[in-house]
Amino acid sequence: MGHHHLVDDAAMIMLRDLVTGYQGQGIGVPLDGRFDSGSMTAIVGANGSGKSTLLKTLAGLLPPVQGSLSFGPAGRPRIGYLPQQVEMDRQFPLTVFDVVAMGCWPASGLLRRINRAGQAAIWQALTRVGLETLAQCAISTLSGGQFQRMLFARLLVQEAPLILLDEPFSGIDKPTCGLLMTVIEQLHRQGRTIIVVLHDNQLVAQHFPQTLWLSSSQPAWGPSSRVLATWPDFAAPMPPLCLLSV
Ligand SMILES: Nc1ncnc2c1ncn2[C@@H]1O[C@H](COP(=O)(O)OP(=O)(O)OP(=O)(O)O)[C@@H](O)[C@H]1O
Repeated sequence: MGHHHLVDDAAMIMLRDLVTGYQGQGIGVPLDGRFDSGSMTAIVGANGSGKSTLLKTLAGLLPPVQGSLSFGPAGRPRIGYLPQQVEMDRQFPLTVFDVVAMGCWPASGLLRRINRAGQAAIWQALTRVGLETLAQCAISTLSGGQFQRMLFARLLVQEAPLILLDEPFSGIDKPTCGLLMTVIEQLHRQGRTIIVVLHDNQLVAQHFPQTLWLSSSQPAWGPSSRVLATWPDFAAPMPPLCLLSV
């Protein structure tokens, strides 16, 4: 009993027989396993293997088609979720500061003024990602890399215990990719649980202790070194996406 209790306390998310999908139509085989509290996991797999769909299900945006996911004793935490860039509206009339300030909403409420500590957190996050001079710019004027840095600044302000990122580096130049990776590692050191959909196997091997490989036949989930080694194609060096997109 006591042992089981300890095990459950360490789990942030438990998946039991989970099948994700749309309109009752499942993708892939059922998933069983857990994301531990404070763990950092890469989700990899072929196009269409259901990586984004799993992330949306973890975020609570889609119901499971089969099975369940459950959260640890504290229940569903606040979640910082970044969808793929293509799914975001960049024409909305907001400034960079406004978007980063949205990270304060859980604390400040929509209509209340952001207090001094909130203001300081926003400026600190903008500086962390090198956007402090663009704070008053309209978001429609940002490059793809600047836009992504802004969203990472919002994640820093948000202080969510669970962070879900869907291909955060696709189409992003190499220096920005490096900067954003250091922000992810900072969030991990702060004890947050990090789950990132990625295509770049070198980034996974270098930075992610855990890997979940989605496949239509047999998913693999565990320490990255073990999961990557069981997939010969994946272990072979490939140019990282970050390098290709410079
Ligand atoms: N809104 C939707 N409605 C119905 N089916 C969808 C929807 N979005 C995705 N799908 C389907 O679900 C399957 C998995 O898609 P998903 O985007 O999760 O895969 P992925 O592993 O993230 O792929 P990629 O690497 O190309 O981003 C695909 O067959 C896709 O066509």
